[in-house]
Parts: sequence; C-alpha cells; structure tokens
Amino acid sequence: MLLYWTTKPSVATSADDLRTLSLHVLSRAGFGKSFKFVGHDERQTSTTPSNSYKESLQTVLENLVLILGLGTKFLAYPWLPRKLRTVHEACVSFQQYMTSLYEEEKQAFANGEVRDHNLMTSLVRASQDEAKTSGSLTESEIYGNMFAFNFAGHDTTAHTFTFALYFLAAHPEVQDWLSEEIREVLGDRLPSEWDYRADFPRLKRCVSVMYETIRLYTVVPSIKWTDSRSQSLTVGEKTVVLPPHSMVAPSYGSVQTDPRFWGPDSLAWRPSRWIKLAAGSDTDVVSKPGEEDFSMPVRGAFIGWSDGVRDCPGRKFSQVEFVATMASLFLNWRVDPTVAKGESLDTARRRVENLIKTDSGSVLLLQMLHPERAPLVWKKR
Ligand code: HEM
Repeated sequence: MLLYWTTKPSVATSADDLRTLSLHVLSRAGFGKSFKFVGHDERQTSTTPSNSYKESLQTVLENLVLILGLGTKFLAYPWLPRKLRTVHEACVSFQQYMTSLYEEEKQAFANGEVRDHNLMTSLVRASQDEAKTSGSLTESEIYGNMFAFNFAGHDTTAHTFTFALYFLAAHPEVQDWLSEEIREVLGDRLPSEWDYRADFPRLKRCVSVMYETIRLYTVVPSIKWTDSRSQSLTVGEKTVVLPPHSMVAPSYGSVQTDPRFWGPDSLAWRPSRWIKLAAGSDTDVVSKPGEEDFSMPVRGAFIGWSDGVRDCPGRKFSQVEFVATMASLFLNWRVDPTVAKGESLDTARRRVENLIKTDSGSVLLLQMLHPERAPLVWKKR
C-alpha cells in the first residue's frame, strides 16, 4: 500500500485502500490467507460475481445491511436484480469456503497435523479438543464467530485509520513526533525484524494517535442491555434503578470530551495528552520516545472499545494492526494534503481538518463521508 501511495502524484482513494488493508489483515489472521495489495485504481472492475474467497467476503461485508434486512432466503430468488443476486452468490461462496476450510482443518486435527495458526484453526482445534468433554463449539457457532470477527473488525479499523490519516495530514507536528518515536524504537531494522513483544509496548505515541482519534470520532457506539433482572446504579448520592431488558446508550461523545477529564482543550485532537513521562523520571526531564508511559484518566472517561465484561475482544488486535501500519507509513514518509490553486499548505491543512469535522457521519458506523475530496500526497522524509 505504501509503495502504491508513494508512487502516485496524489491519492484520493486512501479510505478505500485502507479497507483493503483491513480485509487483508483479517484474512490472514482469521483464515491464514495472504493477498498481494492491489490499489483502488489498479483493480479490474468486474460485474460478474467472483467466487474467490476475498471478493466474496468483501461483497458480504459491504452489503451487510442489505443481507441482514432482506435475509439470505429472500436474496436467493432468481428474479431479483443482478446486484442482489451477486450478493447472494457471494454469501453462498463464502459459506462454501468456510465449510471446506472447516472440513480440512478437522481432517488435519484427526491426522495430528498443525498447519497454521489462525483464528479458524484455533476454533476448530478447540472444538475438537472439547468435543471429548462437553460444551464444545458447534460447526455453525464456529461460522458465526468467524463472521462476527470479520464483520466487527473490518470497517471499525478501516474508518479509524482514515480519520487518523487525515488528522495526521492536518498536523505535520504530530507526524514528526510520531516519526521520532518510530525511528528511536525500530531504527534501521527491516519490518521482518520488528518484534511484537519488544517493540509494540514502546510505540506509545503510535497507539496514542489511535486513542485520540477514537476519543473524538468513536466509530462504534457502545450499547448495552440490562438482562432479565433490574440493575441499580449509584450516581452521586442517588441510586438509579434500570428496569429489566432496558437498552443503555452511554453518551460517549460527552464523556470523552468532558473538560473535567480532558482539560480545557478537550475538543482538540492532541495525541500527546495520552503520554506521560516514564515512571520515576524527573518532572523536568524531557520525555524520551520509546520510554514514555501511556496515561488514561479515570476509568470510564474513555469507552471507545466499550468496557466491562462485554467490551471489544478485538481491542488489542486493532491496536497492533494500527501501530504496525503507522510504523510502516511514517518511518520514512510524511503526508500532506494536496494544495488547491491559490491555497497555502497551512490553509490546505485547515481545510482537511474542517472536512473531518463537517463531513463525517454515520452510515453503518461513523466515518468520513467524502475523504476523496481531499487527496493526499506522500513525500520522503
Ligand atoms: C478501531 C477498532 C475497533 C473499535 C473502535 C471497536 C469497538 C467495539 C465496541 C465499542 C464494541 C462493543 C459494542 C457494544 O457495546 O455494543 C465492540 C464489540 C466487538 N468487537 Fe470491536 N472494535 C474494533 C475492532 C475490532 C476488531 C479488529 C475485532 C476483531 C478482530 C473486533 C471484534 C469485536 C467483536 C467480536 C465484538 C462483539 C463482542 C460482544 O458482543 O461481546 N473489534 N467493538
């Protein structure tokens, strides 16, 4: 993706390319399938349905509202328009793919072979192991889990990446701050030599860009339900009783920008607010990249991945994906908005930040609605 972006005079398809990246990461982690990156403008547009796994998954994810709304039985009618039939064919093809993978993995388990470590193989192996006892996952529960992970992990990450990239394009000083950390931690090592255990915990500035972006632009609303019993909450001096089967939609927008927790500049995008000096440092010491600590205000002031027993199980996964992507992009490159005729670079940056503020909205999740209106340019550092 970086090669594709940096060899183009400007990139208007960042959001689309980041969705491809997110899909590729999920394919590898979920099913053990790797794909070569193909940029938006290089892709062959095809009107015929494709049976390939990646394209069927992509079609399913992109048409999820339609699939959930109309149901797969309805979509099977042969008299429906071509587009809907294509969606149906993608559902069938993806289901077939999961079934054949499931059968292959079951066979490998029976033969005592370990082929790859991915989510599908782990679930199949766990279900086969547990089958000897009780309470193992059924075949359809495995498909359900695989689907939930793919669905929940695709656009959430891709939209967060897009917001973050545009914020960075509007804030060159944050790019410099980020790049300083990436260079300090990764030096001249090749990506194949980067080490998750040693490097990830030191890339605090990278992860702070993600937290700060989600703090202001929370892509998924956390929604919780009370179960069949009522629940009591103590709020200040009062006790509030929530009746059974009630939906609770916390106002994350308010809590995540409340000046009591986030200070007077709570509405500004400032990733460094998440960083504090390493424990034991002298307060006069300037913080050193790679040795800083991550600081979270009081629990509950940030609920971007939700909280409690039903919080997001993909939190760490998405953070590792985000940090690795930031490190790859900003180690040697920086990004700017393209400058319109008669515009200065500073004005272009303000225009980009304004685009985030005024042209974002909920489709299924919160996203930038027209990021293509502000193409980006990559330059070597
Ligand atoms: C920026 C990235 C992400 C954000 C902001 C995010 C946020 C959230 C939030 C807020 C919830 C709870 C929704 C609710 O309370 O109703 C959730 C649930 C969930 N997320 Fe994520 N998520 C992200 C990435 C991922 C990834 C990469 C995966 C999988 C690899 C994933 C898997 C899930 C699953 C399976 C659930 C449902 C959990 C349950 O129902 O108990 N998420 N996510």
